[in-house]
Amino acid sequence: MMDANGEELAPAVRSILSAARERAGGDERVSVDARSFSAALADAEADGRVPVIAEMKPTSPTTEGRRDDDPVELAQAMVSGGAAALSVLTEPEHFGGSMAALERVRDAVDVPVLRKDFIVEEAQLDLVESDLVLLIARFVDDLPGLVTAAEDRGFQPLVEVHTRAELDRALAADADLIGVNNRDLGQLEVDLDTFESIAPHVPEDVTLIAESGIGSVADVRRMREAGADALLIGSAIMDGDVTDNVRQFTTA
Ligand SMILES: O=C(O)c1ccccc1NCC(=O)[C@H](O)[C@H](O)COP(=O)(O)O
Repeated sequence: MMDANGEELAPAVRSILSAARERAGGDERVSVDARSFSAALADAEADGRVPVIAEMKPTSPTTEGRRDDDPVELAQAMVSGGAAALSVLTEPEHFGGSMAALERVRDAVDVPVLRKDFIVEEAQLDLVESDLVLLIARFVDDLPGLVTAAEDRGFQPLVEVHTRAELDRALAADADLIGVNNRDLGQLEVDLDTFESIAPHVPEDVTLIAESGIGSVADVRRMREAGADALLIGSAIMDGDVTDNVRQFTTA
């Protein structure tokens, strides 16, 4: 199976994408009164916290084992550690996520919540409300159409890229929130050089997020020095005490 660029994918990602292409959409169009992500980043900066989007990822194709903590307890622990926003996996088969977990988390905290999933069709936006929604450039054919569809529903779309060509597609789609994923979904290899090589080409007025592979205070500083306005961190937060883990990154 190929992605939107006609490139080969790792077997786990092929399986994720084929499940995503089969997933039904929602019956009714959602309309979201979203919490402002830019305000959450400004609040974090004003408090001297590094803006971190803490990701609730029960499992993944590159994680050993699974964490089945109560999502609300996890969310509260992440916010206690200073997370500016949360990311909740809603993909069920490969990441152990659910729409119900996202709904419960969003009801329980005040910070913006990102829906982390593999959305390939407009109707899949209508499955659950969130403040931000991830759109992965590599998997979406009509990126401008899906960005507009998300914005029309009130979501703040975060467009994820991994290459310069995908960045150009995100900019052509007028994305103003862009995440550079250090994980190559073709091979599942992580390399923080990815962010460093793409960040200089991102216009100043775009909010830029470094995603994946951030596992230490040194990594946080490295991504911030390379221009990250915020960091999306999952595995390193889910491994051990969540509040302590988030705090070490937000105070880096
Ligand atoms: O995390 C995975 O194993 C994975 C495998 C296949 C496709 C996507 C995958 N992750 C999605 C993500 O973008 C990450 O969950 C997110 O950026 C956080 O990454 P990390 O801090 O490295 O857990």
